[in-house]
Amino acid sequence: MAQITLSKLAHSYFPNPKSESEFALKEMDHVWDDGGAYALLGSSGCGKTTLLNIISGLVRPSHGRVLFGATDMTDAPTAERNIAQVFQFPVVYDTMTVRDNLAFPLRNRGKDAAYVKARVDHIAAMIGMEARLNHKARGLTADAKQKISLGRGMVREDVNAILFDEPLTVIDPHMKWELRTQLKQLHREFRHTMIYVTHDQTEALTFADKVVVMYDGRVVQMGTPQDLFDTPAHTFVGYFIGSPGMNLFDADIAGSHAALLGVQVALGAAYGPIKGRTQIGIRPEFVTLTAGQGVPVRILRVEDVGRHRIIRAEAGGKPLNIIAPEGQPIGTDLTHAAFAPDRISVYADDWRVTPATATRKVA
Ligand SMILES: Nc1ncnc2c1ncn2[C@@H]1O[C@H](COP(=O)(O)OP(=O)(O)OP(=O)(O)O)[C@@H](O)[C@H]1O
Repeated sequence: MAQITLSKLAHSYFPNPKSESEFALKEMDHVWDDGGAYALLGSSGCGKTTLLNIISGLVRPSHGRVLFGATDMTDAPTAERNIAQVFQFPVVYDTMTVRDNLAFPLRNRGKDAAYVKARVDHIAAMIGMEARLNHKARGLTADAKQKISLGRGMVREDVNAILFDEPLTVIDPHMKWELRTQLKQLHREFRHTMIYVTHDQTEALTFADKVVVMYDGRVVQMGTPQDLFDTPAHTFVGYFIGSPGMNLFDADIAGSHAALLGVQVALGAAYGPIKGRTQIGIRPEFVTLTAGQGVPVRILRVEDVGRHRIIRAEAGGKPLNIIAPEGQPIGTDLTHAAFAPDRISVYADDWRVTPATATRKVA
């Protein structure tokens, strides 16, 4: 297993890129810890697969280097990297049995028969295929074949990393949850470095210790699920993580207050001068409806989603979502919204601004 370092890494699929927009990956420097469980999250086309394929060696980066530990692997072929990769759609040998498919990576590396059997039985139990070990893969459903692909990706104990590229797309919803739990379990047991690509935040947040959020060819934040919730480093993280995502408003900041819709909104910290487009962000969980305190709002509708309610409102013509406890009456006197000062983030050109001084302790 190895720590993976991306050093000044960038990639363009164009032979002579002329502008930044021609780069699928913009320059990045990142270290992926040995044994970490990472989820790579972002919307379609942001560069997740490109990054994964660069790590596994399927794509050679046009700029920068990839290191495993201290060894430069930029030009090493896939086979030398000792990486297992599971793709979105099943890759199985139809004419082989399930057992032979799972055993393939081990036999290929000359492991002895007793070890192969024990390991295959263990993995088969994990993916729920024990009863079908002697069946040919041909004729199995796409779902079952994908479980074999997952199993084959996990069967070797000696890999540097296991990469999963949206592996549960073809798996039915109930099994998805179960397999995700199994992957997590496997990670705890073997501490392989795992990188799991998805555009589904639930999948990312349940699988990973660290979530890596990509936007437009950049890693905009690498942090724990809690970090992404508490202090989104970029407005995209605020908006993309959370259900609903963070509310964002253009505002003028002066010291420890933001001027928003003619109201002075208290911030949990003081800020120095800010350049660029200035926004404040507040998660729906930290907005409270009031009878006059805060910014004026208009309630559009209330959605009951079980444990709480989502209030869809607008403030100054912009959408504002509020999460309210179940059972709390929403009377016509509730005409304003107050923001918890400690929970407000300030953004300049979409990047979070570090406060000059904290005026209150963040809980
Ligand atoms: N082989 C290729 N040749 C040219 N452009 C490519 C190639 N593969 C990807 N791209 C482009 O690079 C950008 C990043 O694509 P990539 O597949 O890495 O994104 P992604 O985040 O994995 O998307 P998705 O979730 O849809 O799979 C996109 O603009 C895509 O069109």
